[in-house]
Amino acid sequence: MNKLTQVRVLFIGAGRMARAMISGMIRQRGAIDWEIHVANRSNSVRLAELVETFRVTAVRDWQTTASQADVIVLAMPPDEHQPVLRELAKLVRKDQLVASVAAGIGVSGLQAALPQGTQCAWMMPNTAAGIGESMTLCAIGDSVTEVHRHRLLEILHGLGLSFVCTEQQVHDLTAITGSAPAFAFQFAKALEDSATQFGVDLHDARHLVGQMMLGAAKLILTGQDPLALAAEVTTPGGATAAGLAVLEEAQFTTHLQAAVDATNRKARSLSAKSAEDA
Ligand SMILES: NC(=O)C1=CN([C@@H]2O[C@H](COP(=O)(O)OP(=O)(O)OC[C@H]3O[C@@H](n4cnc5c(N)ncnc54)[C@H](OP(=O)(O)O)[C@@H]3O)[C@@H](O)[C@H]2O)C=CC1
Ligand SMILES: O=C(O)[C@@H]1CCC=N1
Repeated sequence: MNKLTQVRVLFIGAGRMARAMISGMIRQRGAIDWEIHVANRSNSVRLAELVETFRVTAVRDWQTTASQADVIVLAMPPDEHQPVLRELAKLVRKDQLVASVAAGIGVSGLQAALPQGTQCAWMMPNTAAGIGESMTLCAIGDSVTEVHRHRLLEILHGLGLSFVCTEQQVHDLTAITGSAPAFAFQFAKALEDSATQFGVDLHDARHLVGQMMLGAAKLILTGQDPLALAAEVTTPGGATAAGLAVLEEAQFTTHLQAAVDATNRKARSLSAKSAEDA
């Protein structure tokens, strides 16, 4: 059996997204044996939980161990990036890859904050990364070598499916693939609540709604137009049309598009504010 390549990854930030990514990467049985180190700001309980669950190594002071990492993943909030990048700029080497998952940050933002020629990437996963089902966006910087491109793709593969695209596309699609799972979960919760009001127990209601959404998602992934799929459900003169009319009356589509715009605007403003403060 071929020996797996060992790659050391340092996560700075040990919150929800770091946890989901670590879970996805560890579940993966790819060409790389990830040696994962994790640091955060102060939450030692969180670090202990990650060590216990995933057998990763907790790092108290990331500055002292950054030089030993092959890949450094910035998984802290956008507005914490500038202070961390300032520190990292003094330490980072050209043979390391720095990847951020922060909304709004941009691969160009990373490149601007780090020494010229630093290998940088910007990933936008979602929480389904934890079960290997994320749809992750990724913009890859110009200086990234084949070695690190391969490592990046292996990380993305562990998280689920990925779309390697431009920085602008990551900005535009952040709401759609990064945040919209939260919209979908709200949708699910509303249906679940309706089911429980009819006396269905919560466990059954969750199962019914989840399977309905999975089936709908699989139909979308056949490549059919969602409106054509909706038309298949909507028997002429039947029941579904009455429900859709209520959604239309409430301007469901308009509100969803406004939610997408608000999300992307906020992502941009968080990282812009952070860069101004730098
Ligand atoms: N949650 C999601 O679905 C997604 C999140 N993202 C991005 O992931 C990033 C993290 O989000 P999320 O995991 O939800 O947030 P969390 O609040 O769950 O986690 C943030 C983590 O960052 C740490 N942290 C904060 N400041 C610093 C610092 N200066 N140095 C080191 N560590 C620090 C925190 O440590 P401590 O607890 O000790 O303060 C905590 O571990 C964000 O940039 C977000 O845009 C991207 C896609 C999806
Ligand atoms: O809420 C946030 O800011 C992050 C970005 C995408 C999903 N969660």
